[in-house]
Amino acid sequence: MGSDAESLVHVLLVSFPGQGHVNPLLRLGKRLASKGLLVTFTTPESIGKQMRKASNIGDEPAPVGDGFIRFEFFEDGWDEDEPRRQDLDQYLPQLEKVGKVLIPEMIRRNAERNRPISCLINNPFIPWVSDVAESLGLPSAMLWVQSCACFAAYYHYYHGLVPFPSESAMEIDVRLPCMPLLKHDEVPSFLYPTSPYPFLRRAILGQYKNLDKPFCILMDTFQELELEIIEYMSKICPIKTVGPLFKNPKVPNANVRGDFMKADDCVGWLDSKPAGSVVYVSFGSVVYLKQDQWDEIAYGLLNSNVNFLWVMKPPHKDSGYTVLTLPEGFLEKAGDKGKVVQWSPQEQVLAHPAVAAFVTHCGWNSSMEALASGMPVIAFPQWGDQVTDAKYLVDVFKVGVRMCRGEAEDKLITRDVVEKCLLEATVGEKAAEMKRNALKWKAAAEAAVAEGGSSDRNIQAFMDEVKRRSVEVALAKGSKSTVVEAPAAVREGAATNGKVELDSS
Ligand SMILES: O=c1ccn([C@@H]2O[C@H](COP(=O)(O)OP(=O)(O)O)[C@@H](O)[C@H]2O)c(=O)[nH]1
Ligand SMILES: O=C(/C=C/c1ccccc1)O[C@@H]1O[C@H](CO)[C@@H](O)[C@H](O)[C@H]1O
Repeated sequence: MGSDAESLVHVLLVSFPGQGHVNPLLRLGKRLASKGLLVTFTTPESIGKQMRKASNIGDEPAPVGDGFIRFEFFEDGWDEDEPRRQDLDQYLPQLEKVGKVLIPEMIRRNAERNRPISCLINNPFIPWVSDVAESLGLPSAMLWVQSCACFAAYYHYYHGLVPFPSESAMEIDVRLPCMPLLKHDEVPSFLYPTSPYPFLRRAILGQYKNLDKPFCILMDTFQELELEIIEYMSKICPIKTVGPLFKNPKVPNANVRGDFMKADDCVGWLDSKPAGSVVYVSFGSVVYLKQDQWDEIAYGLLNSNVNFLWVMKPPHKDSGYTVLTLPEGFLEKAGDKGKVVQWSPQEQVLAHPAVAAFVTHCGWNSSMEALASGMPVIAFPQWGDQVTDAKYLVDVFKVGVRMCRGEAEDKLITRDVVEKCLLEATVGEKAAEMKRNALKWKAAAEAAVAEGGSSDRNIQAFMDEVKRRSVEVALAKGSKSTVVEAPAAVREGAATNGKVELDSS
């Protein structure tokens, strides 16, 4: 490694191996690198292998702005084809067991190679990373990869601060401070007493057991987007909002990506379509719909006569899902009006002028990418945070129409409803109003990450703190610090009180 990289403060990012977790943590890594840190990104080798195949991840540290990012993967101790990786109740304890041995080894190896690590950052589902940091006398931070509203909902549930739906009162609304009233099915659905995903409830709440350990909770949201709840929760937890992380004005085209699948080429096809004429349809990396629902969406797309780009990812071989098919003759009927791909370059798609609206499952990454790209949405949430994100996208941020309330409703959304929602979001006054609102959020997002914006100030303050702590760590370990520059004064947040003005519907 070049001596340039070795002279930089070094942070280790440890990610849960899910696409919706890797993307925001890697984006944080690029942001920190662009501002002058050496960043090592790690996740299990099973995913590392896919990332290397899909993206251009090399062995050498990649320069990003003023710093570097490099990858080092770790073995999770299971065979390549182990199906238990799909069962979080089995996989998370396994990751903890091996991670508690292999991450300290990785840290020691890096110290021996003259690049001592000064701070660990993890994302949810792997809270033991802060135990590892503590045991080695290192500071740790956590990147929360959902909205602050969801963070607050889980926090209040975990501490029993307000009543949530329970077996004896299934349909109660939930009133959380500084948040709109959430109907029973707008609460993150892992908290429903009947959730079929109790393992995901355990996984996400696991982070709250260790919440006192990280010195900072970074969030991929921005102050102007969730003003009141961020201010409220910041009085309770050391929160710093740093989003939208996918926008990095310093290095907009950093050529380091974390896709698990190579994106199909669809930009040329989009280029051939008129501005604002295409609906983009994607349900993220984990959600998988039933065949009858898929058919209704297919007919709704055809009947609406819109152009569409549809992501149809193959299911994981151990997920238990059967491969979805398209109705007979669908592609022929759609002709050049439709394109179906297995995985898309979503950031590019959402920024493309041909795209008018996004049918989304409302995962937080997709939600932030849509908002920050000025893209109206058609909300089709299924579970977890998605149902809460849908509520915010439609009722609070006012950039969307609702096509579905969530998997728990167990309702087939018919082709007529699909068609109606597609048209509502793409033609007429309501569509124009949502576009205006979306463009206001885009401008607010750009301002947040621009130099001196709320997220930029927070990331700078975080970097200064990491540098300050790295001196302490080096002194405590009795070795020479690698930090050469004194931490810049933490600029006090002249927080924009500016709420973004929205057209009301
Ligand atoms: O075809 C696709 C579908 C999704 N994504 C990316 O995958 C992530 C999905 O995260 P999200 O939180 O939206 O959903 P999850 O997959 O975690 O349910 C986002 O960053 C998307 O940009 C992508 O690049 N191409
Ligand atoms: O990434 C996941 C879940 C991964 C998983 C589930 C079950 C078995 C193995 C892996 O969830 C997504 O996380 C995003 C960030 O927290 C969230 O916004 C999306 O809604 C989830 O789908």
